[in-house]
Amino acid sequence: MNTVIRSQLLRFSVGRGQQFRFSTAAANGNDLVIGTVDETLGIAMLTMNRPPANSLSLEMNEAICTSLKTMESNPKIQSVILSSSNPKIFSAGLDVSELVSPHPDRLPKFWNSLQQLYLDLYGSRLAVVAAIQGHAPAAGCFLAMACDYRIMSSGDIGGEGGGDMKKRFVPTIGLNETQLGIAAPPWMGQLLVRTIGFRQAELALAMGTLFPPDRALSIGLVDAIESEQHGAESTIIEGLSELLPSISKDQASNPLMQKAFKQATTFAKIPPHARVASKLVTRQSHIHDMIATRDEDTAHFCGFVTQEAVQKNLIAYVEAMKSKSKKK
Ligand SMILES: CC/C=C\C/C=C\CCC/C=C/CC(=O)SCCNC(=O)CCNC(=O)[C@H](O)C(C)(C)COP(=O)(O)OP(=O)(O)OC[C@H]1O[C@@H](n2cnc3c(N)ncnc32)[C@H](O)[C@@H]1OP(=O)(O)O
Repeated sequence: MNTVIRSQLLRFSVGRGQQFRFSTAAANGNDLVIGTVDETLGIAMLTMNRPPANSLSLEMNEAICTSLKTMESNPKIQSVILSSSNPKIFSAGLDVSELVSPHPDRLPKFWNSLQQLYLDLYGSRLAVVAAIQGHAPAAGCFLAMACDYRIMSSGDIGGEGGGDMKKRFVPTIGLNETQLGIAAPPWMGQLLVRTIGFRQAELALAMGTLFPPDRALSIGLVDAIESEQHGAESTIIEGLSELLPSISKDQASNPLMQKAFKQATTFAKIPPHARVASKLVTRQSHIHDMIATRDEDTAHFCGFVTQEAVQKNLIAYVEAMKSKSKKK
């Protein structure tokens, strides 16, 4: 028998056997993230589900943190796959509507929720595997970098247009803020430095480079790339289908999801205390630095974003984004 426990933020549905599912609901009742947990395997899946682009609003940041904390509080869980319900967008980064003409009370709360997301994800006791099926610009790239392992789609998914004129879908990843007339916050830029090294990061930040999968792999921004050509049904691996939320069931034969699942399984088998201790060796001092400079960082962000010139740039950027989307 299924039991459903409801609270203001979390909805848990206790399903068959050892598997638990939960959704975190937004104010409008939609599930911003969907979580599934398999205690036998020690693996969870956190699927971002904020159409159209999984952009990070205040509520979305909080929903990811709440889900992650819930998974962490289960001692049987050792690893989690971070994925998207949108096959072409992992996350489009910050919800730009949070930045344009912001409410003075909401803006610092929004930034605090992003800082908290960094602290919770980067410092999680769980090993987090990012399954990057689609684009991951700006804070979408940050999300991936805060994980422990990144697998990106090679982009040969279906295509658009049909026939010989088939257009390849090529996802990209990177901190492209300078292209938008803003700068990545220092802690986000430093995360890029730690991921791909000083010189590559210095160049990528200055140029606002968005890397296609093969380039992302060659500079170490992602750890693996994988085709998304769905395999035959016989290649379905046990356990993955049950872990996928109902909206993503068709992903069970997707090699990228399978690779993420295998990596999460590998992480889950490593002695947890040793794995967590070694994660702290490389990450703890950066987490402490962020905590120490958090208020200063918030003040800097709010001051920067509310500048007239920055607002002008952002308004023009959002208008261009909307008219591009209308033309489709
Ligand atoms: C010294 C300075 C110190 C400190 C400064 C401090 C702080 C400054 C802040 C710095 C931090 C910035 C981090 C960020 O993340 S900024 C946001 C950056 N993100 C983007 O620019 C991405 C924009 N989106 C895209 O490029 C494309 O949408 C994408 C490649 C992701 C997908 O392309 P596709 O063609 O598939 O879809 P679209 O038609 O473009 O979009 C579909 C719908 O989604 C909406 N959308 C897309 N991105 C966003 C977003 N980031 N926020 C809100 N909404 C978004 C888009 O408008 C379409 O919506 P509809 O029109 O269909 O409703």
